[in-house]
Amino acid sequence: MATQVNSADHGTSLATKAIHFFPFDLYQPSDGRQALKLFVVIGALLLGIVLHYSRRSNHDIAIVNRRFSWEPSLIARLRWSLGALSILDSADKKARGNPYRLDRGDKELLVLPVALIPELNRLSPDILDARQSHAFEFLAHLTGLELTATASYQTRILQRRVGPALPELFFPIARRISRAIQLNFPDSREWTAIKPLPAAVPCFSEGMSLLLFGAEAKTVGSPTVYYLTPEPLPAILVDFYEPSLIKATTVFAVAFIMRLVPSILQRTLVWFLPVKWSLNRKWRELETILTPEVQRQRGLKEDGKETSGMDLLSWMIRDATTAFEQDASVLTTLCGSVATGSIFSVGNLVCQILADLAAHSDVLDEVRAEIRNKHVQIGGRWNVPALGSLEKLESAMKETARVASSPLIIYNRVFITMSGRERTMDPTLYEDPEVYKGLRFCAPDKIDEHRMRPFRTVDTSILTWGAGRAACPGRAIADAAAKVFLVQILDEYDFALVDGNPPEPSILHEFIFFNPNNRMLCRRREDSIGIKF
Ligand code: HEM
Repeated sequence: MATQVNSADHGTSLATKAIHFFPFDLYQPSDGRQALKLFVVIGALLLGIVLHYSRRSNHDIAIVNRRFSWEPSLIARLRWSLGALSILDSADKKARGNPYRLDRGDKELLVLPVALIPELNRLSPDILDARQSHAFEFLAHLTGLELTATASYQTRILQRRVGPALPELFFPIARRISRAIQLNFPDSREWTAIKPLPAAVPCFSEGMSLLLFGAEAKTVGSPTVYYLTPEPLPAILVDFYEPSLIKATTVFAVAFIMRLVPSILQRTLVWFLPVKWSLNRKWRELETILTPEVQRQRGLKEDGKETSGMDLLSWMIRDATTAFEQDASVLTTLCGSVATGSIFSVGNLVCQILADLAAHSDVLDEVRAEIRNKHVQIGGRWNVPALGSLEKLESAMKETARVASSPLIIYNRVFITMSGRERTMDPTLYEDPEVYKGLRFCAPDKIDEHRMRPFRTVDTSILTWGAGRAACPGRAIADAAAKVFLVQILDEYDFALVDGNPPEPSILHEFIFFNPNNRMLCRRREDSIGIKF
């Protein structure tokens, strides 16, 4: 009893002190004890509620990548950055199709089963905000992509304008890719070691710069920036692309490095990265290049004249209804963001496909034979439907996308996500899911489904393009560009592995990517039938 009194007295004095901290004079001596009781009761109630819910959620939904409740988030962050694949694989195995919580160190996500996608797609885009989530993953506040957290103008125009114009855009883009292959791959019949990624990226940058900025852009800024020359790339696009941690001056480098750092330190520490200074310079360069073209097109619009470019920039200016939508700086960021994502993704995918084919020469031979037969059948007149009819090539593309599915988590929507490998490694969907079988989709029992679901479609069994409203709006473009590249290069070149070792994909955070330093052997084939676009 004495103890109770003492502790009550002690409590009173603490409460008194606490109450005196308030800016207002809440302490009234006559009601002191009652105020204290109320204070304690409310405090206990709140504590009980918090404990109840935290316990309940801990028990109901398991958490992964947190060893104990007070583990510093930095540890989870670092563990995720290097071990995302094994964390997800073991979590998927344990969860057996149930939701689980993932502590990524930078935030906690609810990992939902992929089967819920149709239900979730019915929710409003405000609830399932993909843009905020993508901006968060790529540290938009540090990489100059802040606008992409809220602006969807570029995606809308890609979907409504640029995508449907693909038949018109196809030939100029294909010709650029085709010509860039000649310039970037060795002209030798001897086996030559190459770094496939730095060789392939210029090919897609060539094609994508036409798609994003148009042929007209060739006449603005420094002509060498846009002209097709032995160094044909807009420097900005090349630099944005490189994912290498050490030497790249890219959005990815800044994002990948700074994601290792606690959020509170990021805004300060980023200035110690030379790659960040370089990135800022590159953004300014792109703006300098684009501004005269934006002004030219805006001038024409104001004079009531229509521009005719089918590229993203031209469509954005033509369709703009507000000053914001045709502001040069806004357009630089929005078009630059698309350049960053598109070139990286296509280059990454085709290099992984080449590596898989080089490691499986039986698949490579069949894919090559299919391409050549088709070439003869169509009299060399390649177009989008002809590319789409290459079932073996499609199968090889799907299989690489399945096995090295990047990012590892998909359908990222602020608080929720899904594990792509829950599907791509599901043995009930794919026999021996860990094994690469390039022609698995052409098996007699799979071929009908394969034909119904071409690679460019959103397929919740592979999830290459994400899913729902925010699924990749550039997938048809990516699919066509990758096929143009593969059809020509597989006819012209042989590929082999250096010392017989397949290049291992690199994994950082949730991203799987083809390391720019990976090497492969290639040589010109004597029996090339000369496919060109
Ligand atoms: C192999 C190449 C590509 C892959 C694997 C890929 C994959 C993806 C994925 C997984 C998403 C996120 C979808 C989601 O959150 O559900 C995405 C978004 C996006 N992609 Fe692609 N993509 C590729 C090429 C391209 C190309 C060529 C373009 C443009 C020409 C493009 C433009 C975009 C844009 C603008 C978004 C953001 C959409 C939004 O937030 O609403 N992508 N892509």
